[in-house]
Amino acid sequence: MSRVELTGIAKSFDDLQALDDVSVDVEDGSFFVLLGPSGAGKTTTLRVIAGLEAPDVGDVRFDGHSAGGATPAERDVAMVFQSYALYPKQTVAQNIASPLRARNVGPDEMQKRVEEVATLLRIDHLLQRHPGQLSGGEQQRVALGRALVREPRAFLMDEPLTNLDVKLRVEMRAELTRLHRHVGRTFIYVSNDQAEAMAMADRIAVLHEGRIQQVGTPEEVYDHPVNRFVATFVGSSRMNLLDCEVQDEVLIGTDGWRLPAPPAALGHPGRLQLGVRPEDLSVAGEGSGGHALRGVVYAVEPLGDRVLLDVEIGDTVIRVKAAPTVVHEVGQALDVCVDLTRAHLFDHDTGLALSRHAEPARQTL
Ligand SMILES: Nc1ncnc2c1ncn2[C@@H]1O[C@H](COP(=O)(O)OP(=O)(O)OP(=O)(O)O)[C@@H](O)[C@H]1O
Repeated sequence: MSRVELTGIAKSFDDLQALDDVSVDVEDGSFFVLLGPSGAGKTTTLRVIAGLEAPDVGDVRFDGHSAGGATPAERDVAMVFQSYALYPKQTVAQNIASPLRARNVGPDEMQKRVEEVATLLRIDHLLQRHPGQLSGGEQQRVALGRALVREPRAFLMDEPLTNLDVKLRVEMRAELTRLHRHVGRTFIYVSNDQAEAMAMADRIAVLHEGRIQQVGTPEEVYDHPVNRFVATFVGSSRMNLLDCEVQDEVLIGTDGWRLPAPPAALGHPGRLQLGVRPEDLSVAGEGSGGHALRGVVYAVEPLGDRVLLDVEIGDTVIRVKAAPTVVHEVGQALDVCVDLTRAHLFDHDTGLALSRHAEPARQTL
C-alpha cells in the first residue's frame, strides 16, 4: 500500500520560491508523472516526498499518515536518478544486492532476490560484469534493479531515461510501464518530456514555476488543458495560437480571418486566443471539412506519413499536419480548415481556458 499525498507544500531557497502551494494525491499503485520544464520544481517535489528536503509549509502523507520528520530511510521509498550512481568496482550482482547487504539479508535470500530482479529486468546474463562493461541502457536497468530489490513502498524516479539515446528511451518507456504493472507499486516519475509522460502515466501533474497547473489523465491534459501553458507544453507539435476577439457571434482574427464563435466565446469581452492543434487543421480539399483560414505556405517539412506545413495567416505562422498525398509548395495560397469542435479558447491576458472544450459552432459562416 502506498498512497502519497502532498498538501499545500511550499519551499523557498533564499528568495526563490521553488514550490508554491503544491497539492497532489497520488493513488496507491499508480504511475504518476510530474511534468514540467526545467526549473519548474519537479526534483524539489520529489526530494520533499523522499524526505531529502523539508518543506517550509505543508504536509506529506503516506497512506494517510503524516511523514512529519521521518528520515528518508523511514519513508521506505527508493529513488532512481538520471545518473546511475553505480559502484564501479562492484559487479552488477553486487550493485543490485547493495541495499539488501545494508539490511543484513542472508546470502541465499539475497541471491534469490537479485536473480529475480535481474530476470525481470532482462539483465540476468550480465550479473558478473562491472558497470564499465555495460551500455547506458544496461546501467540504467542495474540502477532500477537496485531500487526494485528492496521492495520499497514507492519508487521516485528523477528523469531516469535522460542519458539514453532516443531509440533506447522509447524502448525503456515500454519496459518501465511493464515493470510498473508487474510490481504493482506506486511510481512517481519526474520528466520534462511530454511524450514520455503521455506514454507512461496514469495521471500527470503539470508543474510550472513551482505551481501545479493541472492534474489529470494524459487524455484530460491533452484534450482539456486548463490554461495556455498546459495547452502549449503538452503535445508533440505545439498548439497554434491565433489572436482574436468576438463580435456578434463571430470570432474575428487580428489577422483578418472570421470564424463562427464557439459558445464559450460569446459574451466574453476583450482579447482572446484561439488554440488549435496541428492535427485539428487540414488543407481545404483534402477530405476534412470545417471552417477555413486563408493563408500562404511558408515552409514544408515532409515526414513520410504526414507533411508539416507552416502557413502564414496574416502575420501569424501556424503549423498544419497535412496529408502526404498532395504536393504543397512554398508561396502557394491555400485554405486551412479548422475543426472547431476540437478548438480551444483562452483569455489573452490571463491565459485561462474559457471552456475546457469548445462546443461545435452554432452558426455557419
Ligand atoms: N538547493 C538549492 N538551492 C538553491 N536553489 C535551488 C536548490 N534546489 C533547487 N533550486 C532552484 O529551485 C528551482 C526548482 O528546481 P528543481 O530542481 O526542483 O526544478 P526541476 O523542475 O526539477 O528542473 P530540471 O528539470 O532542470 O531538473 C530552480 O529554480 C532551482 O534553481
